[in-house]
Amino acid sequence: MADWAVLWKEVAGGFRAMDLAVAMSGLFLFSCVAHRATHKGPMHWPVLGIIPTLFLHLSNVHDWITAALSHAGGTFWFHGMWLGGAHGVVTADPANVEYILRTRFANFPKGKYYRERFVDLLGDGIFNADDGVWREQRHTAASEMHSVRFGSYSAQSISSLVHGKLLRLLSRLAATGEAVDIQDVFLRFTFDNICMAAFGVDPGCLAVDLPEVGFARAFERATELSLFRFIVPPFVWKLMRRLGVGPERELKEAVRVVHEFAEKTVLDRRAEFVSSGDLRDRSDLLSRLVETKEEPAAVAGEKFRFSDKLIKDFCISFILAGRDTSSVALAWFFWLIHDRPDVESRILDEIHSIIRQREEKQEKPGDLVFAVEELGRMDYLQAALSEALRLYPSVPIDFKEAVEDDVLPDGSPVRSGARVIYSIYSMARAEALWGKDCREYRPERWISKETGRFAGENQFKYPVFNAGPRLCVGKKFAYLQMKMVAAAVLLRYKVRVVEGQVVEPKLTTTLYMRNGLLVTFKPRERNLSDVGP
Ligand code: HEM
Repeated sequence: MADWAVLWKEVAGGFRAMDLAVAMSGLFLFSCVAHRATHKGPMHWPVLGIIPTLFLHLSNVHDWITAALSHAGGTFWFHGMWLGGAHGVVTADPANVEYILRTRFANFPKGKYYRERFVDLLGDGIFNADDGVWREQRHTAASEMHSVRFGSYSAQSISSLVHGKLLRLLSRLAATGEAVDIQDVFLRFTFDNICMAAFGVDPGCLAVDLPEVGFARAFERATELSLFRFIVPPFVWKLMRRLGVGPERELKEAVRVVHEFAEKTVLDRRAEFVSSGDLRDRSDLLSRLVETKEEPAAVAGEKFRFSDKLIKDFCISFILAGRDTSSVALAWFFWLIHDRPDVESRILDEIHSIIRQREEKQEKPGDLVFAVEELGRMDYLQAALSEALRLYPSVPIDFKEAVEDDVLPDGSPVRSGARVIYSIYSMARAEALWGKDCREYRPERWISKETGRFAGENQFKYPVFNAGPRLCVGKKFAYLQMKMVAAAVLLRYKVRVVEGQVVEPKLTTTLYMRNGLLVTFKPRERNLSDVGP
């Protein structure tokens, strides 16, 4: 009798396990079929949602999203794990992008999700703020950056870095024939440059011996480690933070180094202001903020105070915003033109014609530092850089968070709390937007047939610099930087890409080249006696 009972239990138990397996497989199949029938987007799994599919495509995530968007007709819906996982839409439709970034701007802030992950590093800085705190910083940043004073300071600081440091380094490399990672060189250049613009301090990353600079290293690590919070569930990184273990422990240390440097710089500047009474000799953003500590608020009737903490956060955000974006764009640009002699020679023709115009005007060629006005006339170079940014946007994907339920122009419903993601990388690869040759590098698409000059694009079809009220405030600065570097380097050197390396994007919020880009520099054959560094 007892044996029968045991046997029955085993059979029943086995049945339950089998039942469960069959039921799970059925549920899985049903869920897949149901998902396929109702959605054109990527495969979703029971319980885990899109996560396994996403992990399967992590190595080429941008191309996979592009294919999924194309298959889905421009927008797809997704959800993460059941019970509390993320949910939202991914789109490459310019009408949706305009709706999110301009028409219903107030309903699509950066939101809690983004803020929570970057708050340790960025605090309330412009890049991590919404509403009033963002508006005040935006107002100040836009008016300072568009001032004549900041314009001439930035031109002078870019040119001193290019001619005083970058070209010196390249001259050493050309002499030895040594290969260098050009992405690393540009990252050093833009880091020094943005620190000069924000703080009026040169951290010295772009020295001839390519030194390791503590603040720069800590900044890089802090950014990378903050991204860890975007890929693991919140309870994991929050627990690690609480226990002070793993990447969270390293993040805390990197953030400490960055904040100590920034705090000291703010305090020193304040002391300088108190002792000398003004900071008229300085043109960086920090000095302006220290001088105008109490500002009438952009919102009428209120007084807005930039506390020292907010000044520090503002400067750190600025470094984040301006550090990598133009450097990675330059690296992709040099990679794209290395096997396009037609593009390279058109750029050189343009540069030489501008130099000839100088000589015709009987001006001394000097050491060929291009003036801002001359760079402004380099339309084809502007087109070549804009086209590189179209195919390899420095910020390949961006996202917002819906405050209230909404419906996008293409009819996609969006629930409150949803992530609203737009893929700038995929938009460049949409035939409907850029034509059959959308995947080709073709700077000519930016040159107007009527005027022969550079013609910009609609912000929402080309949101490479974002669009609407949060359009990148550093866009003008970035073009100046990129044009000055590209013109100075191409005029003097043939940049050769070392063969046999794998060039592909890295999975971060900025489109770095995963392995960098090894190049060598060969001086051009024209007489360069008057083209010194
Ligand atoms: C090729 C170069 C650049 C590209 C492609 C670029 C792109 C962008 C994008 C896509 C955003 C929006 C990011 C978001 O809200 O999630 C942004 C914002 C911003 N950018 Fe740039 N950027 C570049 C260079 C710069 C530079 C050099 C600076 C500083 C001098 C700068 C300063 C800023 C600031 C302060 C914001 C925040 C604006 C706001 O939230 O109101 N950017 N940029």
